Amino acid sequence: MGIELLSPAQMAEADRLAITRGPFDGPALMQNAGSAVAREILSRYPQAQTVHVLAGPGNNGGDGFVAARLLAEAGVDVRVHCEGHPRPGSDAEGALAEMRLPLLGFDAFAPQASDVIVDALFGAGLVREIGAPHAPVIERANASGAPIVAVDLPSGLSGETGLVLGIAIRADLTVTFFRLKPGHLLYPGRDLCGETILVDIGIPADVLADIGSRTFRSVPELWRTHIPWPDSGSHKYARGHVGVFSGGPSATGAARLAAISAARAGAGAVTVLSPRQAVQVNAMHLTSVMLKRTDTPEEAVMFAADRKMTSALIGPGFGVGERCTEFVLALARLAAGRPFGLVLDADAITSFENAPHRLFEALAAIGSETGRGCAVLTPHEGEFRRLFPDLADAAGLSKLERARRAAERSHAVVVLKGPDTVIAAADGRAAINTNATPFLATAGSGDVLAGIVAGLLAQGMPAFEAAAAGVWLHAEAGARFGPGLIAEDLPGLLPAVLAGLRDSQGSSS
Ligand SMILES: NC(=O)C1=CN([C@@H]2O[C@H](COP(=O)(O)OP(=O)(O)OC[C@H]3O[C@@H](n4cnc5c(N)ncnc54)[C@H](O)[C@@H]3O)[C@@H](O)[C@H]2O)[C@@H](O)CC1
Ligand SMILES: Nc1ncnc2c1ncn2[C@@H]1O[C@H](COP(=O)(O)OP(=O)(O)O)[C@@H](O)[C@H]1O
Ligand SMILES: [K+]
Repeated sequence: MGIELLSPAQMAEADRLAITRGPFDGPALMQNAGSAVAREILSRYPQAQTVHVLAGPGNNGGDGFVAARLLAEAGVDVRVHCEGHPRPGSDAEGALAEMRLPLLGFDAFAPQASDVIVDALFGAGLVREIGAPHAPVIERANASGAPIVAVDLPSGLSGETGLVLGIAIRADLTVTFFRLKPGHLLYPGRDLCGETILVDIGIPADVLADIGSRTFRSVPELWRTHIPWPDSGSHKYARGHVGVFSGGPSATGAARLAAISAARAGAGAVTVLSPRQAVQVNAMHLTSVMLKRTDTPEEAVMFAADRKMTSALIGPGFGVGERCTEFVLALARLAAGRPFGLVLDADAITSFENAPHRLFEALAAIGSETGRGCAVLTPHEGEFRRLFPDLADAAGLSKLERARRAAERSHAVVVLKGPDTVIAAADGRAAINTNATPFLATAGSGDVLAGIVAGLLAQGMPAFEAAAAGVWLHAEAGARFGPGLIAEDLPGLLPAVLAGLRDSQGSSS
């Protein structure tokens, strides 16, 4: 299954290019799409009394007409509900002409819980809020208790944003074609789709080269080849040295959680840089992770240079304020002159709430040329709002687009966290992560994630790939553990997840 995600407009372009190039013309693609829907219904709901097909005015409705015809040919009792006629000359009109079943109005739509509903009202062509006569039909479908199979997208869901335009079908199964759209993966869209299956309807993959999508599902295929594995020539500093900044005596746990996570992610050496008052408490809890008293940004920069530090994480438990901004700006200057990965999380983000441009200017100076450093920001929604209030409040802007614009503005890779974490780079690439579990919503979980990313950056992994891989590894570890997960469990789960990745090197997902 391809990893590129296409916006509805890009999907329309894929259809157009496919039709131009062949081997399938529009009606043949529609036949393939509708027959995939009929096939799924026959195999999943063999007992269904009646299948109700809700058909809209565009080609999504056309897929519905094809499915209706094939189901009727297979002996199913099919009722097609439609208002208005498809556009003259459209593929949908051709599909309707071939169907030869009576057309019922929406008023006659009265499904029983034992029936099946095919939602072919709107797909990629949805452009505005759903109103009459479709909204009441959607309401009735959702309330019926009957399983709903959505064609391409649950009607009312924006394939671009994952947001609902007025009201949307809540599907049990969504059958979509060629490539997923962001709306299948971003919430609430992902919930509305139910199970999503992707079907090959004969659109050749080479149309992708013309479309040039820069949005991906974050699966190992996207970043696996960049994962750093040690070889016989490796020594501990060749595997990277991570510095993790600790907070004061009552806020040291976050740094230690991150530090051990960086080590588990493969960094050869990890040091906790601690203010004087917290050295004792850190010392009592560290073993393989080293400890260095660090009270000023100058000391931090000197230590980083002396001890060949290749990445740093600051923010978790550090404390909000001017002291934090000074450390961050000093580290950004360091990263501007050498290969050095800087991860900013939690308090390092919040500290710039009143002057985000100071941060963005410092990160811009890092640049993105080879041999120079890079920066990764890992905000949750609340932290994101502090740096990018206008993007956070922009109505109708998808999580994908918010992260992408934030990356461009901040000159950093932005990891916008949540159940559908988006990883975006300043060059326009973006990926949506899909393997998370709600059990990750536990204190300290974000510290672990930031530590993993710092650990991968320290080993020279490029920032976008390191961030995407870090998010996936973190989620995979959480999903394997499940109920009862606390943040302390996560670092210890990484070895098995990493081993699985290494063993599956060369396979496709
Ligand atoms: N040949 C092709 O282009 C193929 C298209 N396919 C299907 O075609 C679909 C896309 O077809 P279309 O581009 O015709 O789009 P849709 O069928 O999703 O809807 C477009 C129609 O709905 C109207 N509309 C949009 N939003 C509305 C709203 N809120 N209220 C009322 N009317 C609204 C538009 O004016 C237009 O008439 C895909 O989702 C897929 O199901 C597949 O059959 C594969 C091949
Ligand atoms: N409902 C959820 N489903 C999946 N992952 C989640 C969910 N809620 C939070 N997470 C993940 O858990 C982590 C929490 O990070 P964060 O909010 O910084 O917490 P903390 O500061 O307590 O460590 C992030 O990686 C986030 O993506
Ligand atoms: K639909």
